[in-house]
Amino acid sequence: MKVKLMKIKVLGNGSYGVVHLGKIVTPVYNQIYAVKSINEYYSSFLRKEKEILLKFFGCPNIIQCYGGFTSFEQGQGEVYNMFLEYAPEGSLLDLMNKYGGKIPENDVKCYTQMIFEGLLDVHERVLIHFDLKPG
Ligand SMILES: Nc1ncnc2c1ncn2[C@@H]1O[C@H](COP(=O)(O)OP(=O)(O)OP(=O)(O)O)[C@@H](O)[C@H]1O
Repeated sequence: MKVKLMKIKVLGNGSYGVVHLGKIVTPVYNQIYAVKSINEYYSSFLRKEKEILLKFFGCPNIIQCYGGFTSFEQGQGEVYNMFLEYAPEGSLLDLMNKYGGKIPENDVKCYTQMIFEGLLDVHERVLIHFDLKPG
C-alpha cells in the first residue's frame, strides 16, 4: 500500500537530520508523527538510531519509533525518513528555553520521574552502550 506523508512544519534540527511535524494523508489515518529526515547518502546514523529505538518499542517513557522509509523529494533526491512519536512539548531543552531556563518545580518532578523510568526500561532491555575509552 502506498503511504503519502505530508510534512507540515519544521520542529527542529539535530546532528542527524531535520525533524518535521508530519501527517499521513493516504490512506486516511490522520495520524501525527515527528519525522526525522536526512539525505539517503548520509542516513547511516539515522538508521542506527532507528534500530536502537525499535528495541524500546512499548516502553512508555521512551519516544516510540515506528520505522523508516525512503522517499524521493524534489530538489533533494532520495531522503531517508524515520517516524517518531510526536512530543508536543519538544525536547527538555525546548522546555527550558520556553521557561527562560527555569522549568517549574512540579514539571521538574514529573520529567525527572520520566527520565528515571526511561533509564530503568533501558537497563531492563539490557542495552548497555559503552562510549568510554579505557584509561
Ligand atoms: N519526537 C519529537 N517530537 C517533537 N519534537 C521533536 C521530536 N524529536 C525531535 N524534535 C525536535 O527537533 C529537534 C531536533 O531533534 P533531534 O533528535 O534531531 O536532535 P537533538 O537530539 O535535539 O540533537 P542532536 O542530534 O545533536 O543530539 C529537537 O530539539 C526538538 O525540538
